[in-house]
Amino acid sequence: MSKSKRPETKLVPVPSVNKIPERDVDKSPILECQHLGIDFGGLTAVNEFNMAIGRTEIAGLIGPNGAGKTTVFNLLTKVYQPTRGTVLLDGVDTHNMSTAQVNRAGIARTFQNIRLFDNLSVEDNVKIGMHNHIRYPMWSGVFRLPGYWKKEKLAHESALELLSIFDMQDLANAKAGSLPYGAQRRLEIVRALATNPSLLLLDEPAAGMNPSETADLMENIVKIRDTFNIAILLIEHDMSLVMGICEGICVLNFGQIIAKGTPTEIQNNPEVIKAYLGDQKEV
Ligand SMILES: Nc1ncnc2c1ncn2[C@@H]1O[C@H](COP(=O)(O)OP(=O)(O)OP(=O)(O)O)[C@@H](O)[C@H]1O
Repeated sequence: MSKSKRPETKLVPVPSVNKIPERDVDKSPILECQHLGIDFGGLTAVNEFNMAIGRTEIAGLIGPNGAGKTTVFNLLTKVYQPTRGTVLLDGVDTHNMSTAQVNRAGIARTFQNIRLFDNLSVEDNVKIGMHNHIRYPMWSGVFRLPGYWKKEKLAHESALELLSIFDMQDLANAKAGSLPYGAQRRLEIVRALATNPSLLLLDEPAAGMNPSETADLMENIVKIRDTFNIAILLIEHDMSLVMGICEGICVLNFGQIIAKGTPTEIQNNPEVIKAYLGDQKEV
């Protein structure tokens, strides 16, 4: 999707219908960002980004277009190395880790633009996510030794189990590229989960979904958190989703955090309202 076609966030009342009941969230931080920042030439895209996410928290990162949200994801996943500041994952400094290393350390992500292997099966796309933790020696695969088949069976069973989160197990043999758009976005989440993360980053998971798909997605994000006991940080322009399932929300504007709080606090924060509304009179 091109930048110009990206959706814009509109503030909406905190929905009551789909609101997930409060639950005990493990607030001990799995992720801590301290004074994180990055400059691109003369442009400071993110600055003084300080945020902690509890290990079973669902958190939201919102802000107007160009605020720096995806850049934060790129910093967390080491697509970019920060110009300044620190990212601690479960207390470990990720400084100088590569994208692959930080993924093995426990951060997985999905992308704004779907990045699946279209010509591979749904199941194979999920298995690709497992390569970090299901391994066998090369010769075991070449000569199809018993160890290979054991690992293959395990990978097959795990893939189907993960796909069943979204009720997609019957699509295991379909080509990923043949799936409808919403199913492809769900498959991306399953593939990210297959890497066994402690922190899952979702970049606009509801983009392009219809309201009923979005409502299902909300339930499933909560189910994923509850089943795997992991933290989830999501960027989303659909405020019904953000306000419905996030326990904590961080608002970025021009690369700076302008507010942090619960959905209700964020909705009533004058700075947030100003950032979204600008000179407009109505939401
Ligand atoms: N590699 C890069 N080189 C130069 N500038 C960049 C780079 N990546 C991001 N930027 C700039 O950083 C700023 C933040 O961009 P970013 O994509 O993070 O915003 P965003 O909040 O994710 O926006 P959107 O909601 O539209 O996706 C923008 O001004 C963007 O042009």
